[in-house]
Amino acid sequence: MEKLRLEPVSRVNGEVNIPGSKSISNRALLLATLASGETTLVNLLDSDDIRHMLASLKALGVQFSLSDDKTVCTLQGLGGPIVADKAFELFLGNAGTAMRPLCAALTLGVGEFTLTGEPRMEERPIGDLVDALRQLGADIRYLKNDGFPPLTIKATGLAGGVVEIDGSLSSQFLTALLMVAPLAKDSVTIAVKGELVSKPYIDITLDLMAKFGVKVSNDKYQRFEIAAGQRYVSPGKVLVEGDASSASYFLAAGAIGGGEVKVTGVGRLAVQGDVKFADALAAMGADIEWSDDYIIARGSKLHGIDMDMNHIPDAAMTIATAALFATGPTRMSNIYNWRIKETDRLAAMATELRKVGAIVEEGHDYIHITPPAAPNHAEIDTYNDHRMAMCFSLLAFADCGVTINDPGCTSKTFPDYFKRFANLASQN
Ligand SMILES: O=C(O)C1=C[C@@H](OP(=O)(O)O)[C@@H](O)[C@H](O)C1
Ligand SMILES: C=C(OP(=O)(O)O)C(=O)O
Repeated sequence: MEKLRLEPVSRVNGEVNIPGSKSISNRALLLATLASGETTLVNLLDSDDIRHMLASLKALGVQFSLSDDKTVCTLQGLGGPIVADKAFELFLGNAGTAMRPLCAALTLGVGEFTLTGEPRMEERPIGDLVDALRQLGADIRYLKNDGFPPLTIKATGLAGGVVEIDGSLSSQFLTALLMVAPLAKDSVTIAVKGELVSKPYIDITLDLMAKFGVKVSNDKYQRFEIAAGQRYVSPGKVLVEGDASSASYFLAAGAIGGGEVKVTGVGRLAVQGDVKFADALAAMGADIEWSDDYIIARGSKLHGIDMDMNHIPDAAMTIATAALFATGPTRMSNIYNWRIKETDRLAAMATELRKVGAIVEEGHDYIHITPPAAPNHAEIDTYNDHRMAMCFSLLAFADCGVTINDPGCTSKTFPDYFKRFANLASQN
């Protein structure tokens, strides 16, 4: 296994242009496929999660071309659902934003589709989405464990009507259902059961649906109405915002590293909820400057916070390692679904924070972190979780530095993360 030793960095100053958003890239690719007309996606993310979506669309016969650097994609929409005359097996890695939306989208047309993934994907739930799709008439069969991929879809289209969906484990189930609802045979009313988690991701979904010409009425994220007869129409060009979760590591670097870091490509106008990470950092005492399309974080003395982080589940991991540089404890709550992502992130985070000397209390849906007087050097295991690798890189700002095991796992969303980090660290 590869190991990357990050030597201590005392100060950073610099600018990072953040690659495209994973969440927007995969949604836009799918909606462009279902839409009529040609769509050009600009600033598309080039990472494993997007490659899985693109490879599946290609296998299904969707025509697109990519620029040499794979950040511009011109895609010919099908003007409706995917219709296949033979059976397909699609491998989706560990990409939740490919597995959940494709599972829903493939029920709309005709064909037989088997969706598989990495071993961890077989432990990530999809049952609440499948239950909802079955209410609309979908024929979906689990191949191994009930409620989890792999699964086979025998598609004949979706009826409309009222459908209930549980939103308490993942917002991606509701996202997937919303995106297919306009192409059902009748109007669809979605009633959300349970407390909807990761709510800001629904705003990304609704924003992209609107860009592709579909109207959804949203009654307090509890009930959504999607009228029949709507069609996705390409807006021509979609500019993908920089990834707000990826921005969190560099903003934290600015706040901890004593200098000033500007991240461009994402700012006040972003549709991604993870920009609110900058507010959490500000609550810790960081000096944050907002512009429409950039954010600057300047070093300052940080203190611990007590915050419900359900609205920023991905960027919240960066708060957990930033907490090592704060005075006093940090308490992060309402993050149960960390347990069902790339790894059990609550358990992994607690284990690795303890290695560097933090006192950690891990609960069912919370983590309390008391930082050590000075962290000690550790080899950080990353559990095949890109965010574990990226958020622990911040330990480079401690006198001990840090070793990251399997740094290549950042390829899920940010293949050249450590190159960018090293570039920034050299600008002081
Ligand atoms: O819809 C999306 O693009 C995402 C939603 C979130 O998942 P959950 O809704 O499962 O929390 C987030 O963690 C994931 O990285 C991307
Ligand atoms: C949870 C994540 O990914 P996924 O889209 O696979 O759910 C993530 O990127 O942190």
